[in-house]
Formats: sequence, C-alpha cells, structure tokens
Amino acid sequence: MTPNNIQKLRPSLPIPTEIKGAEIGSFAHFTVCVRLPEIAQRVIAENDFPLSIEQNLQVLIAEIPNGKIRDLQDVDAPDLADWTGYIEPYKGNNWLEVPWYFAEAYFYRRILEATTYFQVGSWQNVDPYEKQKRLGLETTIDAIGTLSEFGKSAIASATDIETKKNAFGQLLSADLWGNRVDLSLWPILEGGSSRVESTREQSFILVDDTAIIAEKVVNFQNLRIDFIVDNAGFELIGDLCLADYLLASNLAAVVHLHLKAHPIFVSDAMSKDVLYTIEFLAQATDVNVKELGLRLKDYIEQGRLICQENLFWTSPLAFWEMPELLYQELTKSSLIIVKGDANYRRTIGDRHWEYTTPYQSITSYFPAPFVALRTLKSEVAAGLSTEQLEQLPQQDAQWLTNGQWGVIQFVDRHH
Ligand SMILES: O=P(O)(O)OC[C@@]1(O)O[C@H](CO)[C@@H](O)[C@@H]1O
Repeated sequence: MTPNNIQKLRPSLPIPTEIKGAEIGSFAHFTVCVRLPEIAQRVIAENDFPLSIEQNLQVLIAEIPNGKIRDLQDVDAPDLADWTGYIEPYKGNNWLEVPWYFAEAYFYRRILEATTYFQVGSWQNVDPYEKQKRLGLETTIDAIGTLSEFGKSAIASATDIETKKNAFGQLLSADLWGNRVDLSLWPILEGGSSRVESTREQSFILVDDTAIIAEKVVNFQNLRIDFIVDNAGFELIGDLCLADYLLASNLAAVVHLHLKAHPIFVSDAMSKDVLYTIEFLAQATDVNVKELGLRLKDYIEQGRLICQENLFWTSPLAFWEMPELLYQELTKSSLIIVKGDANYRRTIGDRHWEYTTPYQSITSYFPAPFVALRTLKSEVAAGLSTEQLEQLPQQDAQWLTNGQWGVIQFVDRHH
C-alpha cells in the first residue's frame, strides 16, 4: 500500500486508542480470558481430531492469556507473509496487551494452524465449525419459512413506490435481527434450538436510517449492491432474502457477497457456506423456501449473485487499511451492506471513540455509500445521543454486549 493511499484511507478525526483485553472488567477481557478458551474447547469436542491436533489446541488454550504472541508455523498457508507483518509489532506481548480485535483474529487463525487446516493431510480445508454452522441452519427452519414467505409476497407486490419501500425496510430489519444469532456467543447446545425472530420492536434500533436508505434504493435500476457478509446460518438467510428481493425487482442487476477466505469467528460465512445454504433451501419441503433456493441458484448461474472471498476479511486490520485493489473493487458498488458486530468494530478500528462521535465522521474513508446492520455485542459505538447514553444503562445494563439492541446506520459517499 503506498503511503499516500494510507492518508486517503484514514478517518478525518484524531484516532483514539484501540480496545485491549487488558482493560479489567471489560467485555474484551472476558472474551479473551473466558470465551476464546471455551471456543477452542468446543472445537475439540465437536471434531474427532487425532491426539496430535487435540494437543495443539490444548497448547493454544494454555497460552491464553499470559502466553506470548508468536509467528505462525503453518508454512504452506497462503496468508503467512501477511500474518508475519501483522504479528511483528506485537511479538512478545501477551494476549491482553495486544489490540482486542488482533487477539481475536489471531486466535481464530491459530485454531487453523492447530488443526492443520492449510496443510496437506486429512484435515486440510476441514472447517472446524462446520457442525455449528449446519445446526444454525437446521434449527431455524421455521423462521426460514416465515422469512421466505415474506420475501415471496414482497416480490409479488413490488408495484408502487410505498409498497416497495415498506417491503425493503422490513427485509432490512429482518437482516439486522438475524445478526443476533451468533454462534461464537451462543452456541447451539446439543438438541437445543436457537430461538430466532426476524422481527423486533423498532425501539430496540438505536439509530434507524431505514427511511433514508429505502428512499435511495427504491429508485435504483439495475445497479450493483454488495454485502460484506457476517455469519452463516440464519443470518445468511436474511442476507439472501434481501438479495433475492433486490435482484427479483431489478433494483440490483448484480449482488456481490464478500466472504471470509477461511473459517473464523465460529460462524462467519465462506463461499462454500453460501452454496451449501442455497442447496439446503432448494431441497426444502416448504414450497416458499424451495422457490427461494431455486431463484438463488438461477442468480448464481446467471452471474447476478457473485461470491468473492478475500484474505482482507480475515485479517486483523481496520477497514481503512484495506488493500488498494479491494478499495477500487468496492468503489463500483452503489450500496454496501456491512453486516454484524465484528465488521462494525473494523469500520471504526475497534477504538475508544466517544459513543456520540458521528459515525460518518469516522467512516468518511469508505469506498462507497454503505449501511451498517449491527447488533451490539462489544463495547464500541458511534452516532448515539447523550440521552441514549443516559437512558440505556437503566433500561438494560448489558445493552452494549447482549445483541438485543441494533443500529441501521447509513453513511453516504463523501468524495
Ligand atoms: O460479527 P458478529 O458475528 O456479529 O459478532 C462477532 C462478535 O461480536 O463476537 C464476539 C462477541 O464478543 C466479538 O468478538 C465479535 O465482535
């Protein structure tokens, strides 16, 4: 990346310090010390790895949080040189001294080193979270049926502008609330089912730019829309239903899905998860679900629904550090839909911004107009009001991290 590119790509405000796990009592501290080891234990429990891999994972668990950050050792991995650069400034630090987002991205990458994901052998390209991802789909078939039926009726009634705006707005909300289901936080226990609703009272949306976005999108004609995708499972169904509506109504000529290049954050979606999900839908007994799946298969075959993987999405970098090529690719979009909490954190560099800082002031670098659909699952925020910051803690002490509150934040293009 050329120096001047970095200048172009930074927020227009002084940049605060990064969130760190060392902050006692923080959710970051709890995640590093408690949740990450639990996730590694569950990887052992849910896969029948040989003893050597189980031992690799136990070594990783024992390292957290006081072990030292070290270079990766899976020499065949395509991202090894990138990670050597990411790790350099933090070598010798422990897991709490490094930025929280780095610790998490590094942790999920260490899981793949431990399971020999990038190495020739019987575990190459085996997704250690496959079971959770499939459960996340199979246990939500009722909610999938409801959302498919809504999408079908929305497409059929896409006649006048008001109807289109309302339908788009409801699909946008459904796509937001799909983010509440997150397997890194709430794994689906054996035999349990993850209760999902794709609707929720408006009052739980802390910033709601739906009207602005709907006004813009209903006047689109055959444009390009991009999703920076988050979780597989029910959340991905929300993405696919919204994409289906945009494509069937020709608001979008083409939809690009930006996906993870390898397994990360337990449930984050890769191309193979999108294709599996579409096949799952196309084989459903519910006619609305089956028809959705068949339409999506047609879009893929027609080149109107495109899956793009990129190692940047699994890197520990802030979004203002994206490679020039990817930045140029995203400038072609008329609207980018940024999904989930981890991506939201990256849009603001996972830093200690005042929660009232205008979101568009931090994200003025973004390559295209975008909307963030995020349920709050970490202690960062932007664009909130001082009244909200006074009221929310009384309403819900865990409002920043329990995924029960959301934002639909739109930022238009600045340059
Ligand atoms: O990006 P998602 O799937 O919405 O949420 C992922 C995430 O919220 O899970 C953890 C919750 O603490 C965080 O590490 C991370 O931000």
